[in-house]
Amino acid sequence: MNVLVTGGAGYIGSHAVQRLLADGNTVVVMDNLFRGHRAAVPAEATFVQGDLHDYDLIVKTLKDHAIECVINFAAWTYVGESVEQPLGYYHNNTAGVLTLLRAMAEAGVNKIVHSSTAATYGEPDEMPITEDTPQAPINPYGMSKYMVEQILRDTANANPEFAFACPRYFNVAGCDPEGRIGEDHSPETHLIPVLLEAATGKREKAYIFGTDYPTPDGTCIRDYVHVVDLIDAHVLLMNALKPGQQLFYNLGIGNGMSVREIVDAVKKVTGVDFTVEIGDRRAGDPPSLYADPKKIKEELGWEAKITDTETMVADAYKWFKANPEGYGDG
Ligand SMILES: NC(=O)c1ccc[n+]([C@@H]2O[C@H](COP(=O)([O-])OP(=O)(O)OC[C@H]3O[C@@H](n4cnc5c(N)ncnc54)[C@H](O)[C@@H]3O)[C@@H](O)[C@H]2O)c1
Ligand SMILES: O=c1ccn([C@@H]2O[C@H](COP(=O)(O)OP(=O)(O)O[C@H]3O[C@H](CO)[C@@H](O)[C@H](O)[C@H]3O)[C@@H](O)[C@H]2O)c(=O)[nH]1
Repeated sequence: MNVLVTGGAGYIGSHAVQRLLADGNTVVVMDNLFRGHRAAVPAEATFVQGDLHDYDLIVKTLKDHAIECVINFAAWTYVGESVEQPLGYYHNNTAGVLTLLRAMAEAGVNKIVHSSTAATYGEPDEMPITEDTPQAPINPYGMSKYMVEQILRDTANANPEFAFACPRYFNVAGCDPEGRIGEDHSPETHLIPVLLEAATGKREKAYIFGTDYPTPDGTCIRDYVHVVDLIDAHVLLMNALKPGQQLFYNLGIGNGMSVREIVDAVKKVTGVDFTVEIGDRRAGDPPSLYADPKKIKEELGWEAKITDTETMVADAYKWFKANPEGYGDG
């Protein structure tokens, strides 16, 4: 298939590009490099430096490359930052995708797999989270993605040829087990890479954001899913999508780990007893989020193969150790 991967120079997108190429697809990457890296995109993919807001460039790219499916990873992705910069988040993650969808309509491209998130569920009353759990985001990041889900539904309702899948990711972790690409964000805010930065001396210490949550050890619980498994699900979704379909699936392992448990896993894998201090709660963080991933298993046969946190941490650590300066471009 001819696939446009928006946000393909980022952490998850670059893993998708690698896999799509390995499967024999023709891949075009569009990324504005706000938080992505040119070096994360393999030479076999066509790279277009461009923005979700650039309607003309997207229409041209879709037409020039006879694109059949778009996989959209492009977004701003930090919960805490979204609380401080709500307008930026709605502009990029909601208005930007609206422009992408308008460009797809103009070019006659009717298939999209769009990254959604567990953050669309807000603070659910019950765990685990199923796809029917009511969505009530509690931060602008989650709301910016929830709004796109509604826009996609309306688009599909108006056009029987249009089809979309919205995988709702829980917390994505790990990286290519062969160490070819990794996770390099500036600033880095995700728990596992932050802890790895502390373990490798890139930061003096790490903080646990809140120990007074209503959870067994008082720290937040999340469902960490390996990026390689996550991308497997995208390939399945892209290949399964039929005109008119509107697919929503949770992508997680179905098990929650607390911040303290992740700290212990990182200390064990690295063998470094780095300093961890207790900090205040971070605005916008729900206490507990973990998936019921049954629906996608029953309907498409996907389930996470890697469920061991230490394996996820070890894969992330491998790239970190080999690339102390990340991609070296920022
Ligand atoms: N990392 C996670 O745990 C997680 C969990 C749930 C959902 N997601 C979603 O997965 C997707 C990928 O996340 P990631 O962790 O790889 O983030 P990332 O920041 O590494 O990648 C996002 C990429 O999109 C690009 N980008 C951002 N805005 C753009 C724009 N307007 N035009 C063109 N390119 C733009 C960035 O430069 C970056 O390369 C995002 O949509 C995110 O919301 C991530
Ligand atoms: O230095 C740190 C960083 C994080 N945390 C905590 O660790 C947990 C995980 O945080 P983080 O890794 O930043 O991920 P989330 O905020 O849970 O968000 C991720 O997971 C969401 C889905 O659950 C996605 O939508 C987001 O894009 C992605 O960033 C949270 O409880 C944080 O409070 C700390 O205690 N210290």
